[in-house]
Amino acid sequence: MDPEVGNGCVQEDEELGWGKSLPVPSVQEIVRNDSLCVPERYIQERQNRPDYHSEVSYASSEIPVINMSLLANGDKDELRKFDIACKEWGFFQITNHGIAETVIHNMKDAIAAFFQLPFDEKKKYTMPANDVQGYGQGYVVSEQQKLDWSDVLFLVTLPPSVRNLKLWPVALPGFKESIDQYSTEIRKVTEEIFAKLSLLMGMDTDGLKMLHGEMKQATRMNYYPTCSRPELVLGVSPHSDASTITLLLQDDKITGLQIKHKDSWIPVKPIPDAIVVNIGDVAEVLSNGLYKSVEHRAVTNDKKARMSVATFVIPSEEVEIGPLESMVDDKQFPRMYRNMKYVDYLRHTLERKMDGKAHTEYLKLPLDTEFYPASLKLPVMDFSLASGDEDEQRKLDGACKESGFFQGCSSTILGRIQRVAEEVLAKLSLLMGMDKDGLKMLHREMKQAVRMNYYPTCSRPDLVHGVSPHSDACTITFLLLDDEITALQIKHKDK
Ligand SMILES: O=C(O)CCC(=O)C(=O)O
Ligand SMILES: [Fe+2]
Repeated sequence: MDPEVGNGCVQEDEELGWGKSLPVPSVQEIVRNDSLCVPERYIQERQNRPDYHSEVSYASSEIPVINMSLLANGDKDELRKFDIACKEWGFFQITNHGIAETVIHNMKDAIAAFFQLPFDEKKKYTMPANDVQGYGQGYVVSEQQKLDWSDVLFLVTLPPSVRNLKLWPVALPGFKESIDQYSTEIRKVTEEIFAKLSLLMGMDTDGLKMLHGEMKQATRMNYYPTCSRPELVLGVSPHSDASTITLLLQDDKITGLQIKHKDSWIPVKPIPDAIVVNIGDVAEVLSNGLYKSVEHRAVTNDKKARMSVATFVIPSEEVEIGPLESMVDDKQFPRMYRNMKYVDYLRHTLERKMDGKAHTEYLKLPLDTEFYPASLKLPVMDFSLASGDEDEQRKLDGACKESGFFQGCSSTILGRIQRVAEEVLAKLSLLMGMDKDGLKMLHREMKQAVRMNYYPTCSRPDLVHGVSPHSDACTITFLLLDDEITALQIKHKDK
């Protein structure tokens, strides 16, 4: 068994489940008691709120639609469309998937029936303190964290041997049968999608299936009550799914899902009885980043509650996930992710709140400067020429716009940071269309704070960060680095 790393020591732990989540109130009950109430804990920070009233802010493009029957029958055009959908979108809808309408409708009815049960009935299936399965909410790890405007029933559904039926509302007529039928059908569609993905990733058709060991399905049934202030809350916070792929059944009429595409939030307009499929973190890692597990979220509305059923297809817990040999090429596609046992990755995600793409970032290997020599190419500014050399001025302008980073030389730097800062701010002021002393005046009494960092050696540098990714909360930063050790990395064009 792989080591668990915690508190600086290596331990074995067989007893851990997938994780746990703090108990939170039922949003459905909050709304039932007072339909206008939106407690503070649900009000998102301003920058995270959905841009609810401004439809124009959403790009108008729509995610690709794949005809599964064409794809399964070997249609070359559909396979090309599928490849592009996985590479450029990470999200698509499938039609002609072969799942009977009744199976889909029964599944939707079963979820609706569960959430219509009286609260006291639903409470019987509450998530235990040490589990993420059951009725409640996942990914809640602190009392301070903002909460999502939704209630969830999360169940591991396949294989049947791993079900925890104590948390299933089996007494609800048709509930178990509906899940049985739906998950069996979803498994068939998954195998079809896996076969095509396997080919595209340079494996035999059964490559992905074999690699998953005993493939599992976990199903998250989401209930989003109406919200009197939908512009302040999120139904589900931005996240990527810790699955290989996710198949989502959504309400036929209410648009709630949005995906991040080229820095815009794009709504996924429902197609009746179609299923939304997305690439999850495991497929991103296996494909060495060729297929992206795209960030998505759900918004709410003030008119009608929405339900959705997300089925996560995941490998067996013991499976080691990492880039496939066929997806790595030392020259063009260096290995981007480290290997990890799947259950360890799952636990890592479930110990944290949903947070955009933060979970897959954790699997990324430090960049190899041989492949990404960008750091060696940071522009070098000579501050002794700051008095007005035009080439230096152009270089500064380019450096600030292109990468936000540059290196400075000249002996004027040491011991004279304040003077150099004033020099740089003067040039920046001019570039920003102000007088030379514009930025200086704007700062009034300019302050400096110094942070001295000491990075001890680490026996597992592949598991830790010296400093986590961040930007600096200042106007500019001057950084004095070790002359011999390369360790600072900047994010430039997504690398
Ligand atoms: O409700 C939706 O449309 C999205 C749900 C989702 O992303 C999830 O459960 O992981
Ligand atoms: Fe999701």
